[in-house]
Amino acid sequence: MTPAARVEAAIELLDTIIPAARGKGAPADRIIADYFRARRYAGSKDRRAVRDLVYRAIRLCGPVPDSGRAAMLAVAGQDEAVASLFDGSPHGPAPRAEGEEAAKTALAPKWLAAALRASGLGGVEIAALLGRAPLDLRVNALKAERDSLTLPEPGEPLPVPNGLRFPSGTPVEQWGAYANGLIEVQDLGSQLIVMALPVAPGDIIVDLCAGAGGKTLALAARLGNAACFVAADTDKRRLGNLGPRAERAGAVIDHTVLLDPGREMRALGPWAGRADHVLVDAPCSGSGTWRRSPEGRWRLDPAELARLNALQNHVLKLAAQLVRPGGSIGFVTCSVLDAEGPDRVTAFLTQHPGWTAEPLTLPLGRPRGGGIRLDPHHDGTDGFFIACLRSP
Ligand SMILES: C[S@@+](CC[C@H](N)C(=O)[O-])C[C@H]1O[C@@H](n2cnc3c(N)ncnc32)[C@H](O)[C@@H]1O
Repeated sequence: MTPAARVEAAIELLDTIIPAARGKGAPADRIIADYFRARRYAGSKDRRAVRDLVYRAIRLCGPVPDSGRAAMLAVAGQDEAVASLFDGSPHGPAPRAEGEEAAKTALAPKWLAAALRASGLGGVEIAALLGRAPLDLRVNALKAERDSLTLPEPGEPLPVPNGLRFPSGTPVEQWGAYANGLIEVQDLGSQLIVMALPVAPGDIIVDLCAGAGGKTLALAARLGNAACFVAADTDKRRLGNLGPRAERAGAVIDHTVLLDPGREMRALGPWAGRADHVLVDAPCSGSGTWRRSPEGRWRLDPAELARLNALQNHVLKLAAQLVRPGGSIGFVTCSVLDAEGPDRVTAFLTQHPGWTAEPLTLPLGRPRGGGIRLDPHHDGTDGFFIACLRSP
């Protein structure tokens, strides 16, 4: 592909990514992967270059751009080399028309920038949400030890017992250690959270929003499989990935429970009032993971945030029905917005008399509204909120 053809390909991709984000459709990563699957002629350098252009445009445009071309013109506004490729050459973008506008650049849409500032984040912290994330691994303590494991590249030890950090793009998924379940890709923030949860061997632990089991597997590794694990989720596809992942990791998940949205307690009945700990890794905006999915800013609007807040209240209410007297809930979101952290804790405590928010100890993060918040600028992790709620 010529450099101009790469710009045109990025425009084409953005023209799919923009409506997908608006309509809560496929994530940018998947759209890019599908695009190149259908274009085998593009070599690895082309793919990398196009991908890089697409993500530069997404990071640059806070408000949803009108078109891929407007977004790429915004990149051209900051990069003369890209601007010079709008020259009408074959397979490249047409020259910029007189008065043709580039998309607006900003860290986030106005309403969202205001919500981030109201959540105590300044410009530097907000900018760091859109930085580049490194690649963090968790060495699976069920199968290996960080200090004696030999990997194709040495990683930087992280302030958790089994964490290692590598540069973004390190092909860890091609390593034998990955195929054999000795390592898992997991952000330092998630690893810190799993270490902080008040769980002990012998506990009944319900992971209520288990997804494909990222945190369930880390919990099983932390406790050496010596607990009863119940992994539940409403998403059949994600939950279906847990079995093979657990097998690869040597993790024992005692019960995998598919939930019917709105009727979750029908399947969770056997654990009502019995769980020592319920992890609620709640569905959220993912504002803490924009380093990986910066188009997440385009997916969110006030109505979507309100819908997520209602869902977070709902899963917390379910969790309260599962916990035994004196047991606890770990409430986690990968968001830095108060609406998806402190405000949910306040709402829960108001509606559940006798429950308390218990202090947590983490080596990183800062206290925020009854819990702790991690963010990329201060902690070098994805953005997270975690609180521990104790039953009377
Ligand atoms: C943040 S993700 C979980 C990620 C997972 N814990 C991990 O560590 O990889 C949130 C999950 O909540 C699930 N979810 C949404 N509504 C739910 C509900 N009503 N009950 C249980 N899980 C729900 C979603 O399907 C999604 O998998």
